Amino acid sequence: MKLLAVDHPLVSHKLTVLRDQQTDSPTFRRLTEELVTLLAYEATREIRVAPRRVQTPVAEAEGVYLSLPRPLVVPILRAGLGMLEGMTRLMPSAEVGFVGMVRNEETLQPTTYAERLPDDLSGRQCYVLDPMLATGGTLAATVRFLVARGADHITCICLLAAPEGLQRMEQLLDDLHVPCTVVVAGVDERLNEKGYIVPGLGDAGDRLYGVVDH
Ligand SMILES: O=P(O)(O)OC[C@H]1O[C@H](OP(=O)(O)OP(=O)(O)O)[C@H](O)[C@@H]1O
Ligand SMILES: O=c1cc[nH]c(=O)[nH]1
Ligand SMILES: [Mg+2]
Repeated sequence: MKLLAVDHPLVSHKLTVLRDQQTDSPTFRRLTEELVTLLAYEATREIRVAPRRVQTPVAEAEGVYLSLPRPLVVPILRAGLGMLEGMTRLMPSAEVGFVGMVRNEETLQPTTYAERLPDDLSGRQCYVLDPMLATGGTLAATVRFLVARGADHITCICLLAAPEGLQRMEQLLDDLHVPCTVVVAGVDERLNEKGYIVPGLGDAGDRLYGVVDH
């Protein structure tokens, strides 16, 4: 697994506003989208393209188009949904599949409650969206899910990761024979005793969409 922490002053600025507990939900949503677009620029560096000639008003030009099959973007519900628009704005031709997962706040184990993905992902590049990589259980389970269906190139885009979660992802995905990159805006200090990222930004889903009873 490769880790890419995007080091850019605009990313750092937006992330700082996002962390601020005074930032309201509408602003949080907008900033999340903006951050994802910035991260997506780096995260799509290895997207597959094929040569294409076009006619400009002046002459023929050699260029490239995104290759087929189209890339698949997979937001992990709920919080990952807040990242979808920022991603598809940059890559409007991508298809979108959905995975719904929730972490049990006592055991910290994820369970899957929804899944809407193509059965066959052979030869597909997948971009998984989830703002928080805490213990890494949710993201690792999703990556395994996609690889089991044939995806052959996985990029995860997260806003924040904990060092413990990155290490666990490495262990859980050790036997994976598919390239997997995690792109983040920041790696924080640690997890607290409740499995929250410190300093983090709190519960991303709640800050995007409101508090639910856990
Ligand atoms: O790395 P982990 O320890 O598995 O935790 C991270 C997961 O927790 C959050 O989702 P949550 O379970 O709160 O669901 P939500 O998006 O519906 O709020 C977050 O969006 C990740 O999916
Ligand atoms: O810090 C954390 C950890 C898990 N999920 C979140 O939304 N935030
Ligand atoms: Mg949540």
